[in-house]
Amino acid sequence: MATNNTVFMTPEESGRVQTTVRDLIQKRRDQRGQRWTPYDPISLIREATSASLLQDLSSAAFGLGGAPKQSQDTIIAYGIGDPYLPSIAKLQDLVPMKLSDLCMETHHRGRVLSLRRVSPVVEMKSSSWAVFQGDSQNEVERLEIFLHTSKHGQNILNLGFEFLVKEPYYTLNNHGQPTIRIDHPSDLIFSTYNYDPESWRRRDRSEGLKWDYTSVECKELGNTALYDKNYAMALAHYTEGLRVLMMQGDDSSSSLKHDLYRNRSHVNLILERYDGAIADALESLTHGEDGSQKDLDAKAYFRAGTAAYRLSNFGDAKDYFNEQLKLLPGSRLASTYLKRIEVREHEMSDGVYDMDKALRSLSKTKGRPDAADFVRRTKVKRSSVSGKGLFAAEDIKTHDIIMCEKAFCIVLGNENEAFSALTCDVRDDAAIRVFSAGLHQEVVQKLMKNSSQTEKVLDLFGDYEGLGKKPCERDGIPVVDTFQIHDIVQRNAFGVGQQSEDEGYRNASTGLWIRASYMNHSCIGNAKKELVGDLMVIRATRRILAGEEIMHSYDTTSDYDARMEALHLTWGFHCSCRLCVVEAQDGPAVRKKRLMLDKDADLFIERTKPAGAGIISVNRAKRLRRSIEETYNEKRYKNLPRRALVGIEQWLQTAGCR
Ligand SMILES: C[S@@+](CC[C@H](N)C(=O)[O-])C[C@H]1O[C@@H](n2cnc3c(N)ncnc32)[C@H](O)[C@@H]1O
Repeated sequence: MATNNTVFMTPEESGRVQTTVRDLIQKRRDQRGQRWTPYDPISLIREATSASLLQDLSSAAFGLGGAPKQSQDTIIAYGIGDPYLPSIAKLQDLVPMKLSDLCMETHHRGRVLSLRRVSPVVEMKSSSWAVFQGDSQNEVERLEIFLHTSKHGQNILNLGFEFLVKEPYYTLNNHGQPTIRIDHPSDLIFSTYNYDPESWRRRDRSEGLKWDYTSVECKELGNTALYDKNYAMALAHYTEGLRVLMMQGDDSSSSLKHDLYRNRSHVNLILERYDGAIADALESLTHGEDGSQKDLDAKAYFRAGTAAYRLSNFGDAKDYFNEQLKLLPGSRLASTYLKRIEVREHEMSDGVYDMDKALRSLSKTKGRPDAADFVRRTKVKRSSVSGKGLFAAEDIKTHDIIMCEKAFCIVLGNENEAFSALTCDVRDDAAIRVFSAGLHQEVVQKLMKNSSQTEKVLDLFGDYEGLGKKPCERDGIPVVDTFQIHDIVQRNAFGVGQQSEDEGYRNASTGLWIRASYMNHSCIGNAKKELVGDLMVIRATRRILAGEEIMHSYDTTSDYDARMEALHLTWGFHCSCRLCVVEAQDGPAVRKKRLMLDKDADLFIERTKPAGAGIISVNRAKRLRRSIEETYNEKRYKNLPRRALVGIEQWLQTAGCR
């Protein structure tokens, strides 16, 4: 992933991170197959309790996942390697196992572990852990969730009471302690929601929480939770109400059932679970003829319309709002949305945007202006450069908009979600990269909430195949391979430049744009991108003919060697565009000389104002220009940019010289 932020590490610092990661991996391999050994439950629970109290107080540089919420001087670091697949088994097909059956560094395929939390949750920036009890009070173990710790805006471990771990992975945590580790959110299922924050204190399984409410009570409890803004709980209660109703034999005309679906649709909308919001809203329709039924159905259509709009499914949204209008003629909300949809349709078909309005709206929309994508001038197909690429579907004039696209997902530096980590990828010679772990978290969250969005993300390029290109669901839960998404984010996301003053490499703004991700790199591309909030606008830098591949520069550094290194580290390829071929032919001595002259020119430009510059300065600038020019071979550089000349030529022009 390209960010504009670089972490400067001494070779010793990067060596230390690499050694720590490699040692840990070796230690895990050495212990593979070792049997589970029991702990003293009291001391393990005590450790979790004190860690949960102290979690905000301590800090550690390069904590390798152990550092708590990030402080100014630390950056989270973690190793990447040995990816493994999420469980795609159905719960009913898995054979129960006990903690005492666990073996170190093993994925227990075909097995399921039933656990109950018996300690508070230790919440850290990149992971959370707690102590869990197996079949008896004396059998306890750590369970750690890595990176994807949140669900419905809460910590997953806090949300649940009793958990099922599908095909558990038993390994060493980053401190070398044994732990059951969860990387893929769908591997952990909570069988009972936690409505009592202190429930973990109950040590006896027989004291477990019982959910024996009637469906009417579930609806009331859901409404109370909704009123209290406890959306996770409201969702759980409405879902339970529907389950109870189903158990009793579904009466499809029951108004209770319609109410439960309608209310759950509302919660889904708040939780940005738009697929669920639409499905529930449609399930809730009574199709009744009396006034109150019509009002309720209008409400349901409004929810479905809003959810479809937020997914940018403007056609569906239009249909739902029109249905709402039929039931509730004169509804201002529906009319407002329908007007907005008209504007969106215009943007989609003609690429005509009110950019000033979008710019003005940025603070109100938190950098996410209301806009549609304009992509019809492009198509995605196989590229001779690499994999797939983006191509012009028609002739495009210089400076014209090629396409506009809203971010699939963006995290901005001033948002809590923005957090970068140092990753050390053992699959790739322990390469150290700055990675937007926050964006990775957000993309996984979005896919867990809306599986309709999965296929287009899985279609993007990534080094690790994971579960393949088709979305997968088990036991009603979307299965998202977090390693696969990591690699997709790594190879497709872009840094978007500093968005606020307090932004640095630890909280850099980054985003993922699906369509724009198909653009391959060229140092002498034909397109450039600009951003209006999260709306990416791609313009032609020269005339592009129909059928031509659209390419932009992932890295604009003029220093050939630095650019090659960055392209290789961040994007994993060696550029062989015409400019790179010619620069390679220059040889290291010429490139070094040019680089030094380029730096001299930068220094000169920084220190000397062009306006009113005296003859001595002008002559010095001309000499610099000549020296740089001499490093370019006239014939080979025909029609190619001479980047080292750009700055000094601009200076001379401003100074009034040619
Ligand atoms: C954002 S994707 C571009 C679309 C990609 N080709 C695909 O098939 O989806 C970035 C990846 O494309 C490949 N790529 C892009 N530009 C390239 C180039 N000029 N030469 C070789 N590979 C390139 C690299 O593997 C890179 O990590």
